[in-house]
Amino acid sequence: MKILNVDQIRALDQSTIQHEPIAPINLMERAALAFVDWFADHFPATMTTKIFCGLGNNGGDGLAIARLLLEREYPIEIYVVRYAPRESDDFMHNHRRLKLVTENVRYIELSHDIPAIRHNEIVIDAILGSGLSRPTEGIVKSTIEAINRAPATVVAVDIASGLYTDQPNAPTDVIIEPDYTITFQLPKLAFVLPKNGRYVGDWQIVDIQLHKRYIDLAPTPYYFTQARDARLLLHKRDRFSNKGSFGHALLYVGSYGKIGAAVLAARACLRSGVGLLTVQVPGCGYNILQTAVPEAMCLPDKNQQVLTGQSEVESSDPAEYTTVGIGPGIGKAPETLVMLRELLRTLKKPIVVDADALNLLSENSNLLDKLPRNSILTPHPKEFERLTEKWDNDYQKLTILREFAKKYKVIVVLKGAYSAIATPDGDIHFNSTGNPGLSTGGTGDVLTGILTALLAQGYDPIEAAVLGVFSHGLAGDRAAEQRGPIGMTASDVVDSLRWD
Ligand SMILES: NC(=O)C1=CN([C@@H]2O[C@H](COP(=O)(O)OP(=O)(O)OC[C@H]3O[C@@H](n4cnc5c(N)ncnc54)[C@H](O)[C@@H]3O)[C@@H](O)[C@H]2O)[C@H](O)CC1
Ligand SMILES: [K+]
Repeated sequence: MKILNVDQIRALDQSTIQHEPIAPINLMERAALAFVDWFADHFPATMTTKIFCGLGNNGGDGLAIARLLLEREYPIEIYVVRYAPRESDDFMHNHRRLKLVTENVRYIELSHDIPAIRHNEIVIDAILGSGLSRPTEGIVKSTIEAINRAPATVVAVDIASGLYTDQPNAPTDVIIEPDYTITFQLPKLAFVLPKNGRYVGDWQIVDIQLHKRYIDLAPTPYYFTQARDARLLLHKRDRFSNKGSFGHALLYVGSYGKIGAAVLAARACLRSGVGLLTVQVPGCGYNILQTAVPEAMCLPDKNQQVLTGQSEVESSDPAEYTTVGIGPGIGKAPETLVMLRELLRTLKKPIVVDADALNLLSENSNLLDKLPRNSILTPHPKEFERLTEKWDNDYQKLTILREFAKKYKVIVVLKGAYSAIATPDGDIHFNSTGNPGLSTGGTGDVLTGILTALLAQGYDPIEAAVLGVFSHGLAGDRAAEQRGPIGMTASDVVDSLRWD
């Protein structure tokens, strides 16, 4: 699913009005109805609901929502924040319609007009929407502050008032802190950026049938991966396939004290459909790995503690494998750096690079140029910062991320809530699955195993990254359902992987 910018959202509105065709006021009615349907599913008509409306179209939505909720017999109190002399046409239209059914519209011009809000009430925020063009001030700001101070449940219409849709807010900006945001048709870029968490709350998209062809043709670098997008990427298995059809992966993982990382990556790789798996671990990991993961072949490194790439058993030529995953638990020993350097010198196929392999790259940045094209790097924000530079805000981080992926022609999975996957063409795919339970040791090793398995099976590397990250998050969501987000472990994530 695409994420469009504010100008495109406005044009989409117009395109819908022209092509459907539909009168603007009816489109607003459709949006209000979609909101009210969601609202009525979540809150009983016994709860006092205060609606705060601005003077633009977001406020117009609010007035229409108020009328529709009155029809459903919700006890509604309607407040219009009168911060400017002019209202939008559709606001005025809805104001007239509302006046036909109630006299009870109050106006907030000064602070003392702001009502007290109690804890068992609901607030609907329809003050400002995607038309925000400057920081909130005056009575708008005071109203937002009062709503944020109140103990009530807050639901934002389309986007929290004061939050920019696709540009950074200043730290001093006053913005609604909603429990829920119900947004129209498309996700907004602001919703997937970590610093905005408290200005978004739980967010959901409601469909208002905006012009589909406009959306299909609109150029954008930003995508949001939902279940139906991920499902389209999944390869079907041929009845006559054999283990040779799904590749032979090689994992370079583990060091003394971190063989668990090797076990987790190997198990995840096997649970993600790889045909054959060989795992190279330091000598000390041989018995552990053979016992914990009998399905994998094991190449013990001649070094007992760290990986050097030299094996006790036979010399392994990484080029003979379909793909390679490297990093989980490997440490940063000089011998391991030599191994990584040699690997990058000889390998031309896309590989998966994680954890300490990334830290070795940041300490030896001349190696970045040597990464095979379309390799997948999986840093968390700290690792990515070490590879690049510090950023001032999430938008700048996205720019740095895109530039990095383009410059080195690699795919970067920046891990976190809504993991951002940057491609060499400059696109970013935000992931929709996952939960805070994934913030526990070993889940990154699991992701490396998954991605390595997908590359081994011949997935296009961008598709492997998008699908792998989605499935990893989904497994995390299943593990959280079973164990709860606090009790779940990386092993639970492996056990929760499913590919159907
Ligand atoms: N595109 C859609 O899918 C649909 C959107 N709808 C709703 O319309 C709003 C956007 O409406 P718009 O009138 O463009 O903007 P706002 O209501 O957000 O703002 C009104 C107006 O206020 C001025 N303004 C900007 N910043 C400030 C500020 N800080 N303080 C005071 N005033 C400010 C500026 O002039 C704005 O134009 C969208 O969010 C949806 O809720 C449709 O109803 C359905 C289709
Ligand atoms: K709003």
